[in-house]
Amino acid sequence: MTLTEQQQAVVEHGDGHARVFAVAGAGKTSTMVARVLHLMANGTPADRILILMFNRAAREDFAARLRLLAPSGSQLPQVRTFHSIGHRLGQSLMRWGALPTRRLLDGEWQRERLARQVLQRLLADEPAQLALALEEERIEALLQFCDLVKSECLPPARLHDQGDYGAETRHFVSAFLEMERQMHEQGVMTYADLLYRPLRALIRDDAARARIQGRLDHIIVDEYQDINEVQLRLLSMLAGKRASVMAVGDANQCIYEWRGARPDAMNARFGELFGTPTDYPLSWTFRHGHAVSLMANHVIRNNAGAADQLTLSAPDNPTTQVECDSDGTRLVRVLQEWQDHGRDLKSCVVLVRSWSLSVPVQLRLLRAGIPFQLGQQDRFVFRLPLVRALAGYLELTRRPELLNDSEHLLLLYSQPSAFVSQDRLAPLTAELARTGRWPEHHIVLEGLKPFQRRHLRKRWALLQKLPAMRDQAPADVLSHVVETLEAEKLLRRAAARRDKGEEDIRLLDVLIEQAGELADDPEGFIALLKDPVINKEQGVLLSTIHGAKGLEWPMVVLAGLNEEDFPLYSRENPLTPQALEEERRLFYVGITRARERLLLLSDPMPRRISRFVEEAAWEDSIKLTRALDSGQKTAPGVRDPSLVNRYLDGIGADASFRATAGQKAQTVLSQAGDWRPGEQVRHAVFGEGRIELVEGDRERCVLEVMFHQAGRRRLIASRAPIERVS
Ligand SMILES: Nc1ncnc2c1ncn2[C@@H]1O[C@H](COP(=O)(O)OP(=O)(O)OP(=O)(O)O)[C@@H](O)[C@H]1O
Repeated sequence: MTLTEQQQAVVEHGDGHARVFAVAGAGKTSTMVARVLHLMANGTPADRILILMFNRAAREDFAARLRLLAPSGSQLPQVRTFHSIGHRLGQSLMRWGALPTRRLLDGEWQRERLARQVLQRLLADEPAQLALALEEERIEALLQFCDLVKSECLPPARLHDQGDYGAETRHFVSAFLEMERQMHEQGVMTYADLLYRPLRALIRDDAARARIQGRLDHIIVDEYQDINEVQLRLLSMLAGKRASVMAVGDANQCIYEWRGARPDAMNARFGELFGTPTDYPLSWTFRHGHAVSLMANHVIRNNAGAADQLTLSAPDNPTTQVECDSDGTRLVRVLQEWQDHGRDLKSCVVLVRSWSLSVPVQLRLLRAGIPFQLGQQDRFVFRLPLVRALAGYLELTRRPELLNDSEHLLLLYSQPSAFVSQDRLAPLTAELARTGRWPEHHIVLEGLKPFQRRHLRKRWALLQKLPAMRDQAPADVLSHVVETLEAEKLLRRAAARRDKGEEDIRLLDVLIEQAGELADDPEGFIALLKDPVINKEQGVLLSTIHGAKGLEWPMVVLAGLNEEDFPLYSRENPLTPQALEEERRLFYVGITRARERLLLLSDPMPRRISRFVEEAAWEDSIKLTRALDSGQKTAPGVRDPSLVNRYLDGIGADASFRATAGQKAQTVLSQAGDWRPGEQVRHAVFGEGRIELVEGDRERCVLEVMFHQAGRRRLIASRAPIERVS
């Protein structure tokens, strides 16, 4: 493999700090390995070079490639993750007496137990608050908060004020402080301390700092855009005045703001820590065809903070076929076609913005018998307590005898949260199951606040009514449950972070929607919700976009591309400009995972398609790619000729092949009304076809068109680039 000029420039960088802006699929690893070999060949001793990778898998891959290419028998530099370097530093500092010795709590359950003990004490006088605080998800959120205090290097009260924390999390700050005190007394620490403690020791101890600085000449840091404040500060400590730092990353792929990463790390923050660097672009991607590069360039340009760098597809890349559809059945057909062509389902991934959006995908694949596996098994939505409880409510409409089953009642009382602990609920549900009557006096009820008693009683009345709803559609039953229990309010209140509450509410919506689709088979729907599906190793992978970081697949389906789902927001939780930019970076990461095929999937009207689909100018991107690939002499008209022409310049296209301004969207909009079945139309991408069906009113008109080449498609008339053929 010959390195490109851009890659070679990075390899040959001299001394001094540098930033390498590498687009997705730019061959970062190959370039960094070549850089290390170059440094060694030019006399830098291996032990004066440090390479910091984002996670263990990346570290192992890098080390293996270095071993393969380095002259045999040569000493190799350290390749580490931030945590492993922090661990080593901590050990040295403890040996030198600069840090008191502490033992690592390596089991998550140990931290959870500590958190529970602290909460029991802190909230002893507030039982309702304590019951909520002890819920599993709450504890998880508290532990995340504790980690974030350390990764952001912020005082806990400040972090709590700035963060998007729910109303019932006021105890987080005092819980953090108390847990710190306990850990100090017990001589233990957490993973976050592996970086945080050495950093604090080095800040306060000049002698220790002098001992670690000056040992390195070069530090190369991969995925720099996703490192957080504690990592940045530790890096600056390690570099001291001597080492040159090379930051390799892509600010457009910064998707871990919730873990403390900032897209600014590669921009102004770099200058603050290290001064003015030399900058290198790695703009050629070796992953996908022009259509995806053009879409990525179009969409990310809408971020005010985006770097002015274009992604360019290298000449030998596969052509990537892109399509956009709002018919969910397309997913099944595309996967079947893929297999019909002898391709493996394991080479496909379905990516979603958040797990609730995978519900319709999972149901659809289950019904079509297409095997799938989940990126993170524990987020298997059908195992979530909320989903199991909803299945339980439906089941009660068909099996009244469940009113005598205390376990079942406990499940229905625990979700959505009634803000009463399981320990307290259990005796109550046992009594209800035994007597079938609401007890006017019960020991459990006596310890509760009036609003809690009212709520529990209301829920009992609902449960008793459910068997009479047997003949109603599952979607209506679920809507009734949600309304009676004011489930949205409960979920919002129970969530430790506001976005988590919104995600649960989204999950409710999606399930009710799906129940509507399966209205003719209520038993089947309940069975689907209840039956845990086994992960199929040979199946298509379902993952969140976060889980797809750094990876690629021959076929990528991005599902759930609708406003409010992606970007994720709601009336109660509107988008901030900063959140919108992070959502857009997620979309950018999602589409740039594809090599050969990319399907963008949204829900049909009345849901609105995600703004990102429009921003990505997918029709223009496909049109232009077709024209390039078929060797056309003139380029088609496009919405943004200046961006497209910069791209054409970048890839060295023939100077006569330049785009001009195409039909404005308004022109298309003006034709939106009065479509009639039987009319012949021409679509900019799909070619000619005949309208078969016209649905909706003038503003929301959806057309079903049978195209001669592209087959049947559903189009939103006001958005589709179509014209009548006279
Ligand atoms: N100069 C080049 N010419 C041709 N192919 C290249 C070149 N540089 C890298 N590649 C190819 O690009 C692909 C990705 O490269 P590599 O594994 O080095 O990057 P990565 O770090 O995994 O990817 P990314 O840049 O997305 O993080 C590999 O298949 C590699 O062979």
